[in-house]
Amino acid sequence: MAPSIAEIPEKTENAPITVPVKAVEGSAEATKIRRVIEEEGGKTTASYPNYLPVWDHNEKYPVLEPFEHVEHGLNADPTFKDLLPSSSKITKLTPSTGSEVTGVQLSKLSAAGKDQLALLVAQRKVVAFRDQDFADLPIQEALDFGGYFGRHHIHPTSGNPEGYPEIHLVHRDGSKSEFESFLANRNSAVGWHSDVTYEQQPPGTTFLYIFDGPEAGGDTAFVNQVEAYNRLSPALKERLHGLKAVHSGFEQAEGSRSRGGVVRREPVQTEHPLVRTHPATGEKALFVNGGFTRSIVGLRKEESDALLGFLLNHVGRGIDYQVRVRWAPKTVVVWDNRVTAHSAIVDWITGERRHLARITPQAERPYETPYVSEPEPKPEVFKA
Ligand SMILES: O=C(O)CCC(=O)C(=O)O
Ligand SMILES: [Fe+2]
Repeated sequence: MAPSIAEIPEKTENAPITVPVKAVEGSAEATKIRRVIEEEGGKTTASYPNYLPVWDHNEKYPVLEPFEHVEHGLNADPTFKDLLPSSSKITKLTPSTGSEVTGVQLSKLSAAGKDQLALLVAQRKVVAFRDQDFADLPIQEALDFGGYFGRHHIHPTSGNPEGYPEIHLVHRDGSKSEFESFLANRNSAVGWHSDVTYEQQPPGTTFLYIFDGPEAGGDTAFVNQVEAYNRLSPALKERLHGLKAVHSGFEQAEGSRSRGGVVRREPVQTEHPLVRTHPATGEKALFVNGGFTRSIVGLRKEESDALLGFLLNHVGRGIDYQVRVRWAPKTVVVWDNRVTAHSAIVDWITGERRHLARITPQAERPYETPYVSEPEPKPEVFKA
């Protein structure tokens, strides 16, 4: 039998590289992995060098064409019987937002199980699945799984494993302390955003899986934008309906260009409703995020800045409708980008590697349904 890539000799005193992907020595994939390892000076300590990022400056993609999104959560069985067998365990992380599941292997789900996954994630907003084999699958198999949920988004600026532009990588190699690199000019690294909302059809059910992370820290925070909408007064909710906001990809592209990075697709900006409806749950969510939402259409600059500022502050400070997911090896976090925003928490100072991959299926063009008036909840009367 041909030797596998896992047998590429390690050039340093570090522990041997284990490459769980079955790339056969001499194959194109093995050659790429070897090159990526060599680019790290031949001494990578990455647990999954096959997922180390490359940036190809020659890669260019045309503007994205519209496509018809199939909402798999829509007719899914709400008992979740094909997703959550009795041997599995699901635990709420907070009452409104986030769950954790053990005893389920995502890669083995049937079509019915995947439909129920889309619905569960739409309801809970973010679900952490522990003990997954996802990172150990050939990359194409992971992509085939994610492709069930929508058309893969190819990120315009982020690194990807060579040959797999549909994978977005998060990678800090730990060579610099985060305080030197990321926090040099900032008080906090928190950056709430939903992914690539400048696209006409931004992502829905989204997957992030981990290869390496710090012993403590490097969690990911999520905010429930349905709950953020629900907390607003009926008067403000009503006013927000019908408004649209501009989401821009220009700053991201500029930022990448100024760092000598790639811009694989020319940036776009798109108007989306400020309140969007989720196609599977019918829930309404605030659809603004600090990463990409720039202004509110039809308002003067000061008005737009004030209203957007209020909404972003409301989202960012609502720890009572946020959740923080702690990573562990073999965790896959699935969230619904339509009804959440998230932020990496860059809080570790130890110089450890943090390396994750995202699969980002696009969903429908955001749409809104009319405001429905509800009675104001009565303030609770506390008795002495
Ligand atoms: O690094 C993280 O925790 C989140 C990164 C992120 O924003 C993403 O992958 O979409
Ligand atoms: Fe993100």
